[in-house]
Amino acid sequence: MREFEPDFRDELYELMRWRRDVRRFRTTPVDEALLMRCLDAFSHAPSVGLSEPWRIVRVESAEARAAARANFEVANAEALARYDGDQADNYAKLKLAGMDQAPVQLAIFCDEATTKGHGLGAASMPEMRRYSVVSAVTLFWLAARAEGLGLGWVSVLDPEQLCHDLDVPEDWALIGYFCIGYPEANHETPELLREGWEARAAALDIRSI
Ligand SMILES: Cc1cc2c(cc1C)N(C[C@H](O)[C@H](O)[C@H](O)COP(=O)(O)O)c1[nH]c(=O)[nH]c(=O)c1N2
Repeated sequence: MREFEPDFRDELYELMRWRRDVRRFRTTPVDEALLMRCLDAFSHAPSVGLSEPWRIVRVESAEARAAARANFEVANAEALARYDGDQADNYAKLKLAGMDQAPVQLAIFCDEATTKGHGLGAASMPEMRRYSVVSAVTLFWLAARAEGLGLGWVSVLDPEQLCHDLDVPEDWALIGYFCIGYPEANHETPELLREGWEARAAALDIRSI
């Protein structure tokens, strides 16, 4: 087992602090080899039963991007309608997706019907397949950040509509829509915290029994 140097560990923790959800991107293109290097994180990610249920769709055509963008607009308007008063005003001011600028956009799905892994670990908890995709996304997120890229996770969407518009198999469940590119700015604090929407928990909720 390889031992990592203290400097590397410090940088790893720093990377985790710098990993932010990015909603404002520069339009600078992302080098294809660099993107592939980041996506290789999926090849090393954990998955229930080694099922590797992630399915990645590169959303590149103007038509597909327009459909995703329109989907977000509708879902965002519906989300706004659920808030009242000051909270509605605050919500309306938030930027919750960078779909206009992000040079790379990915829709990532979980294949709920995969037979890979032979069901190990997912018989009583099939949601583990989705958790596997989420854990892989997190590795990809860190790899992208280490390469200077930002990632924005968009879930203000109607998943059924997006699955239909992107024409994916019916057993694929949407995990998220991801905007990727060089951030306009780097921050050590979440944008929602800076905008006064929500604060970080004061302490971790860890219980002993
Ligand atoms: C599963 C999931 C889904 C979403 C998010 C995250 C995750 C994990 N986040 C980003 C989220 O708001 C952000 O992570 C928190 O505000 C904390 O900020 P940092 O990621 O630390 O910058 C997010 N942000 C946003 O602007 N629009 C969105 O639709 C979503 N959806």
